[in-house]
Amino acid sequence: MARELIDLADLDAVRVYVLPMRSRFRGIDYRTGVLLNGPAGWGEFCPFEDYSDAESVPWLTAALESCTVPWPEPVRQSVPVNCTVPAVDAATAHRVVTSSGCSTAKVKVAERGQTAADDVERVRAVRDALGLAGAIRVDANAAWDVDTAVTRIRELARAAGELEYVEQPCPTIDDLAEVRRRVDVRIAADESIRHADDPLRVAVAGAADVAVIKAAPLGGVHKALEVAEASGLPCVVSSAVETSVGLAAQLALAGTLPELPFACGLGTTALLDGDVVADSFVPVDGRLSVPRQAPAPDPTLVAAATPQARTQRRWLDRLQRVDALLREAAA
Ligand SMILES: O=C(O)CCC(=O)c1ccccc1C(=O)O
Ligand SMILES: [Mg+2]
Repeated sequence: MARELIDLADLDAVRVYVLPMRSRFRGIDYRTGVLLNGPAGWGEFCPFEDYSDAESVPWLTAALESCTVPWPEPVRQSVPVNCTVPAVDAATAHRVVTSSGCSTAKVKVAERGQTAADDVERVRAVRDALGLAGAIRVDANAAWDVDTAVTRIRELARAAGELEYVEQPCPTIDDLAEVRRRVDVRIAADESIRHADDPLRVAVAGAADVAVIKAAPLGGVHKALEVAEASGLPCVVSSAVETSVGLAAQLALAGTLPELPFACGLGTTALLDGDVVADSFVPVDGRLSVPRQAPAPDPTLVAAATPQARTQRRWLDRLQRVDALLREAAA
C-alpha cells in the first residue's frame, strides 16, 4: 500500500479548522486539526496539541490512508455507540445522556480537582437517566494507583448498580493486572494500547478484558485491525474527538472488526460545538452508520471554522514536520 508516498503538495486541499468543545474535555476547550483531500477523498490530521511530532506520525499515516486508499470491506452496516459524559456536574451529565438517545454511557471519572463524591453523583445521575437496562462504563484515564482504583471502582460499581467495565484505571500494565485480580469489574486498556508496536498479546494478556483501539494513533484502519487481532481481546473502537471526517475512519474500523461485542466510543460529535460536514455523524437510536468513505466537508462550515492566519501557519508547519518524519521512517 503506497499510502504514505503521496506528496503533500499533490493533495487537492489542505484546510485547518478549529471547533469549540461544548464542555472542557481532556483539558481542552477547542479541537483543532487539518482536513486533507486526496485521490480517494478526505482525511483528518488532528493529533492533540501536546503530542510530539514523532507521536503524530501515525495520525498522519491514518489521515493519508483515508484520502488515498479505500477502507476494507465492512461486515456490518451500523455500530452501537456510547454517549460520552465529560467530568461535568450531575445535572449536566443527566442531560448529556438523555439527549444522546444512547443506551450505553461512558462516564469520565477521577478528573483532577474533583472528589470521589463528584464521580459517585455523576454516575448516579447517569444511571437515573439511562434506566436499569442501560450500560455504564467509566474511564479514569490512568489517574489512580492500585489501592485507590480498587476502592473507587467498588464505590462506583455500587453507585451504578453494575459497571460494564472500567477503562484504564491505572497507568501501567502491571497495575491493571493487579486491579483486575482484586475487583470483579472488567478492565479495559486504552492508554496502554496507543502505539501499534506495543507488544500487545504479551502486554495486555492478564491485564485487561477489553482493548480500546483508535484508528488515528495506531496509524489508520488497516493497522488498527492488525492491532485488534494481535490483542486477542474483544475491542471497542473509540474516537479521538475528530470531526465527522476523521470519525468516518473510526466507523470504518468498527464496521470491519470481526466481532463487536460492546458499544463503541464514537458518539463524540456531541462533544463539539459544530462540525465541518453538513450531515454530521449524530447517533440515531444509539447507532451510527458505517460509511464507505469520509464525507466531504461543507465549504461554508469549513470557512466558519477556519482560524486566524497564525494558527493556520502553526498547523501547516506541524503537518510539514510530521510529513518529513513519516518520509524518513519510510525511506
Ligand atoms: O470513548 C469515548 O466515549 C470518547 C472518546 C474518549 O473518551 C477519548 C477521546 C480523546 C482522547 C482520549 C479519550 C479516552 O478514551 O480516554
Ligand atoms: Mg480512555
